[in-house]
Amino acid sequence: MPPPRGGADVVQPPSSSSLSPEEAAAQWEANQEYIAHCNDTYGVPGLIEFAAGYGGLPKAVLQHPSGARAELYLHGSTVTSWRHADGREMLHLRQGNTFDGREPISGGIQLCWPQYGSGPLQRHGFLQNLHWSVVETAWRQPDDGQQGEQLRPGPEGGIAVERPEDIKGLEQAVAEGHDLRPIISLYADTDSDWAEQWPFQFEALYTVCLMAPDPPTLSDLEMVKRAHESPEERQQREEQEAAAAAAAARAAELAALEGEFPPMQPSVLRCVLQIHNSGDEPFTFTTGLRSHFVTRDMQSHGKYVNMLGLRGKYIMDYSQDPLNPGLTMQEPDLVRFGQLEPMDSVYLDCDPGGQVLLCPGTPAHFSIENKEGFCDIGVQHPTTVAPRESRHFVCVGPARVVRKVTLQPGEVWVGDASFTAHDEYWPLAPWEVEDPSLVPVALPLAGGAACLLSLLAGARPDDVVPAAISLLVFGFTCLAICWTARKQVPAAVRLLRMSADCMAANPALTRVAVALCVAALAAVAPLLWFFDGTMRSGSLVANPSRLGSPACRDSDGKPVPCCEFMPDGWVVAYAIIPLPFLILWTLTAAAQARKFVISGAVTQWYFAPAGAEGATKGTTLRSLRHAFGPQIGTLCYAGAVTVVAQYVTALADSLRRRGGLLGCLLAHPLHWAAAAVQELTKFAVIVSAITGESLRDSGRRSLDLLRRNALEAFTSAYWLAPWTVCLTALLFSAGWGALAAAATGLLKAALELGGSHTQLTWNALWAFGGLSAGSCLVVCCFLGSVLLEVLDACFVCWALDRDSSAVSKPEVHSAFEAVPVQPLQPATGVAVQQPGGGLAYGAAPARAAAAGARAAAPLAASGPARDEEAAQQLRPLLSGAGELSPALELSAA
Ligand SMILES: O=P(O)(O)OC[C@H]1O[C@@H](O)[C@H](O)[C@@H](O)[C@@H]1O
Repeated sequence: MPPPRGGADVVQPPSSSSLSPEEAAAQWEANQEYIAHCNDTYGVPGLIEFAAGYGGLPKAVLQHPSGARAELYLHGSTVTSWRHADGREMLHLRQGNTFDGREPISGGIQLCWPQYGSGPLQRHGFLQNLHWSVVETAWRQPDDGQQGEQLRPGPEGGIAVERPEDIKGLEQAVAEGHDLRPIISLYADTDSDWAEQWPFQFEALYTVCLMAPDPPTLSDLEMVKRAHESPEERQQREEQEAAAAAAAARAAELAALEGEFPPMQPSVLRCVLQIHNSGDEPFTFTTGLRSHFVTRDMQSHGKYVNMLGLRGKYIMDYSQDPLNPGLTMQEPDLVRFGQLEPMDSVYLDCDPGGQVLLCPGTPAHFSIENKEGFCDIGVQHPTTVAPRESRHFVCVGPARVVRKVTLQPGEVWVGDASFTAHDEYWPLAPWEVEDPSLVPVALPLAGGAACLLSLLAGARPDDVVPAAISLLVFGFTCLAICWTARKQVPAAVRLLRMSADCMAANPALTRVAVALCVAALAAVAPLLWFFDGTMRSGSLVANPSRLGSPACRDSDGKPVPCCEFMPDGWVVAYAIIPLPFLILWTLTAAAQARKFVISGAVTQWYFAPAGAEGATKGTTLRSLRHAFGPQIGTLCYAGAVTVVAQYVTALADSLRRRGGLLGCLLAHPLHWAAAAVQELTKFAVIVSAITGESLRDSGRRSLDLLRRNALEAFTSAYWLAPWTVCLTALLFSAGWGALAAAATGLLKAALELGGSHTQLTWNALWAFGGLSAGSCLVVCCFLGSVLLEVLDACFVCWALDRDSSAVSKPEVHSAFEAVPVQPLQPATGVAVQQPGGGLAYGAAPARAAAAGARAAAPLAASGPARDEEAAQQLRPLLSGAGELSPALELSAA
């Protein structure tokens, strides 16, 4: 294979084999420069652009005019994302990626070479570890039937790069509806780091193209007919074709006028891998494109997740012993994934022309086609990942495993395959949709309807009509809310699911939250008892409204009580004013302590290095020690601020009710100010759990953090999360209450049928149902509040990550992806080290403080910043990272 176009001039992307902060900072700079270079040299605005991905790594973003979009990281040449025009993500990016430019990126479409699966080399080979450089990009319109050829760079100079002369030309082409296909080619060759393990010389070229399906090719018979047609026949055929095309266009126009749109085009990803033996010795390899497809949750919809097109194929089964596979044959039509059992197989002889279909459990499907070079299909359902994750993806991809390839010096091997994502063919029925926002709508409406139906069965209208009306009103209100926020509901649900995953990973959080709640109640119990006692100290005095007259009547002659209870003077001074404040303060300080403990534990989990064993062990206790040790003052202060804000809210409420117009005008700003103070205090407590700073400093820091990250977030899915929790809690408890009442009702009916007399009245049944619903609501609200506190802590961790352009937990980032926030400017500046030794790339000067806070995150794991031990730990972490920010100087001192 000749060197790809631009061969000697290829600018290599920076490699990141170094670890020191200085080198990492330089690495960051170099990545930014390389991205700028790629945009200048290879970018095609609107079709192919380059950007910094997770960890600052360069990635290419391919956009098809249909709206489909793919992302390809240069590190390992890994396609990490492929979205359909309707926004559906089709590739699964695995959790726990470090994006450090050294470890392979796990997930998406991974290149396996020179070894597929297990063997003498690292599993799936080392091509996924290499730094690839961009050598060519192109965009083109379809030329019937020859796309395969055109994708490959050939000896005549490779891919013809038809770069647009100017943007206008490109826009015009897009406006005319041509299929502009973004194409990119990446190049890598022998890497010295791997030479010892694999001592051969090679060049690799990987071309990825995002496109719509090829126009149908002519059948052989049609070709023969056309070759023999006379000029008149040709003219007649062309006229017929033109008329048919015009009729189709008219029909589409009419359909669009009537609001019907033709279905979206399927999206195609074409991947071509070429390997050139550039050395003097032959070598042998196996290869594959290990593709992770997103599926519906297999726990609940496993029976719909399966593959077609493999019947009668031999299977090499590696699941028992990766080095000694078993040989079986696929007999049924369907390969089923639903059992959630580990699967690691290669289906042999899936030659060009045959398509393998993957049904991910939705009405859509993928087809995978080997075109050249690849002749097997690798199928995996890895169980090396967390079970919660493995329910959401399967790996199916072209491979060449059993018939190994031996390449003589100078020879080139070409592996060509395509993936097609077909449309969702029909909308899912409401009960099939996984989006739980339908539950709050469907349940009350169904309940209301059931109540009305029970009228037909003879129920008394007085008993059921009020319940039916309340349920229907509730259901329609939920429907209105869900409809208004329908675009944001799935994003809010994703946030809550992520937060629930975090709670599951830190099981001690809930226990500690319960313990803190009980402790707070125990602490206020004596105060309440004392308050009750003091309120009894006083004496009966004559009712002042009698105005001293012996008759118990007021000035208008109306009867009034003759005497009333007057507390002693000291009670007013010492109990009525300060005691309620003290009780409220104790309760709010305990609530702040809970927030602090949760945030501290979540932060330690969040910033723990990927895959760290026992990362959550002891974190909650450590956080608890910080809360009731050095940070107790901060928490009391936060509690007092919150109580004052609550008093102000109460004042605003009473002004609104009784203060007339002026009161109303004053009430609103007061109300907003109090709410803002409470919100800021909440975030200040979270930040202080991370950095160990005082409330004032962390308040400043969180204000800064929120200013940069929160405004859009609060106006989008984020605000919906508490509502979703409240609604779910209400519904669940209502359902629970109804169930309890129904069960008791059934018991009563059964007893009465059996002739026994029971004391249970229908009123008692309702009361029992109400009590069950009430207690369930308390439990649900408590768990919901912990869930929301975990979400807030994740939000702060994510914002700190964003500020320092790092990705500590990709799963949290992907949940927040749906929350629109302003894109950050590319960060430049210091590099800071993470707790596990990983590096976060630096922040621009305006963001230095936040990057500092993030760097201080390890303190949550070792002790608050004011601990001398922790301060010692902080200094070396930042020593290579330039100046300490003033806040950190303070806390490190
Ligand atoms: O998941 P498998 O097939 O057992 O492979 C183990 C790992 O092997 C590594 O080489 C890959 O980079 C990972 O993505 C992969 O998860």
